[in-house]
Amino acid sequence: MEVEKMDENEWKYHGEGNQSLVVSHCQRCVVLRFLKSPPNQNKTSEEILHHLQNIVDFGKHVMKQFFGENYVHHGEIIQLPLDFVRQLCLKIQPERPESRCDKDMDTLSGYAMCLPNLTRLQTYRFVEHRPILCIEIKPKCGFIPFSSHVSQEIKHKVCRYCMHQHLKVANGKWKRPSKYCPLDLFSGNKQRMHFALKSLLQEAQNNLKIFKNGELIYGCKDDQECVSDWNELARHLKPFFFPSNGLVSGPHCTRTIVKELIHVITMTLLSSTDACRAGDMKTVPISQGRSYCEASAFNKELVRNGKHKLESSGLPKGCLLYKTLQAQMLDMLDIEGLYPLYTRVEQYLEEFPEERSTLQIDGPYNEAFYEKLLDLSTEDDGTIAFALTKVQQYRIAMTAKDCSIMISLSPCLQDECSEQRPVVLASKSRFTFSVSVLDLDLKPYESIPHQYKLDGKIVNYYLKNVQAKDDPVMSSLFKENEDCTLVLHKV
Ligand SMILES: O=P(O)(O)O[C@@H]1[C@@H](OP(=O)(O)O)[C@H](OP(=O)(O)O)[C@H](O)[C@H](OP(=O)(O)O)[C@H]1OP(=O)(O)O
Ligand SMILES: Nc1ncnc2c1ncn2[C@@H]1O[C@H](COP(=O)(O)OP(=O)(O)OP(=O)(O)O)[C@@H](O)[C@H]1O
Repeated sequence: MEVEKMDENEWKYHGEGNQSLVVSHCQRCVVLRFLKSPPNQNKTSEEILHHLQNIVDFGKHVMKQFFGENYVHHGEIIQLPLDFVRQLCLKIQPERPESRCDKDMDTLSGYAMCLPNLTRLQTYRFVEHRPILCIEIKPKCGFIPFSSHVSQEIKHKVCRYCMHQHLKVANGKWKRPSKYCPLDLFSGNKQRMHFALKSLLQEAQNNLKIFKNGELIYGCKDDQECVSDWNELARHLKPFFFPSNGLVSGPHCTRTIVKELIHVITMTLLSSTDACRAGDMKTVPISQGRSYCEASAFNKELVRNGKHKLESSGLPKGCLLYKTLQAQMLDMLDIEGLYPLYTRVEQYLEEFPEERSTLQIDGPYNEAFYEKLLDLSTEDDGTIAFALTKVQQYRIAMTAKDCSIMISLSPCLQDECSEQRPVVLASKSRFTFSVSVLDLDLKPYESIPHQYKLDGKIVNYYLKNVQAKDDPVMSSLFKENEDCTLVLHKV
């Protein structure tokens, strides 16, 4: 990219999360990703550069090993003219959702990440100009903690996402709870995956977005403003799934198209399009812990129908969901088992602050950092080394619990298929596709106390307001202790 010739008019607002803001090029398949920070908490240019370097290194040397070369796009750092960045910031400001404006895009350093635009990226290494559909899913944590450190039985039965939904609705983050349960999506069972994806389509929250030719056509722009009209979605999708015949419009047509979409997403999620170095590294047998969540609407429906056995077909080992789950399962001790180890590291650092860099708490995220993550022992020998390994593995797990999966689909004809390109079939069309993972920024060491507190809040809210209502004994117990708001974790 010729940075001297950067023109803000060639770029447009694309999206943002809590940590970064993304703009896309109007013609080319690239995006720029800028860091964000709260107003008046600007970092120096050196700090921004260091942060971005860490993100790139972490993607390149660590996450590629876990997920595989083709799934991860680590991008590169680019230095931009400050004038361009300032103009760009002014230009995109009106497009930004209000709920994200508590943080400002970094306009002082001039540094950003340059990445392929995954919503427009054609199947790997092919540059083409044909319509493209892209589905972004933030699947969240796909397993129930199996750690013996868990102090509340409910955490062994109901997954964090389903419990957290109640707190989010109570806090006003979302208007309605979602029926999506990550354990259904990660089950590998097509029926359960279908239910999970349908639930995402019903209540997308920040877990689902659909783009057509790089433009958001479905999902939440803002926490308040959600596009969730299935008829409108079907209108967009019809040329992709029924290219030649005129399926009559109406509710039946809409349902058929949504079903086709769900089928295609399921097949791409179960496909294996890459191998990776950590491929054989079994963090934890997937069979450990419960494979379903008691709060899942799918599970409840089965129980209502007198069926008590929930199928979990298991995920194919090479697929991105499997790899994501394996990385998530590096959280072997649960935050309750991890927190005392974090405290041990903290105490050590208080005594020996100069050791912080040797311990690679803030990077560099290189080969040596990756190698240290491979020790999966859970036997605590009381050392700093053990505590640190578990803390770093937990950070990786948290990152994998918050990443997003991008599936891009471009229609192809039967005679266009080649062995290099994976293909997924729908009833009346076929697509070449690629699957990628994004937002793989390592969660900061400093966020661990927050995680610990949040875990307590989520569980406590659920016990007090949801489970207690289903259980009269619990309900009266809470009524007697209305001010009891803390879940005590054993340390
Ligand atoms: O803690 P969670 O599970 O609510 O996840 C946070 C996300 O909320 P979600 O539940 O997905 O709506 C949250 O997403 P939103 O900003 O709410 O869209 C962030 O991804 C946050 O990451 P970070 O701390 O800013 O790096 C996420 O925080 P981390 O816990 O991953 O640090
Ligand atoms: N390479 C990319 N190609 C296309 N779109 C992208 C790309 N990277 C990010 N995006 C879009 O920008 C949005 C925000 O990016 P990202 O998830 O990295 O932000 P974040 O602030 O790190 O998120 P979080 O809130 O989870 O911390 C994504 O949800 C996605 O829609």
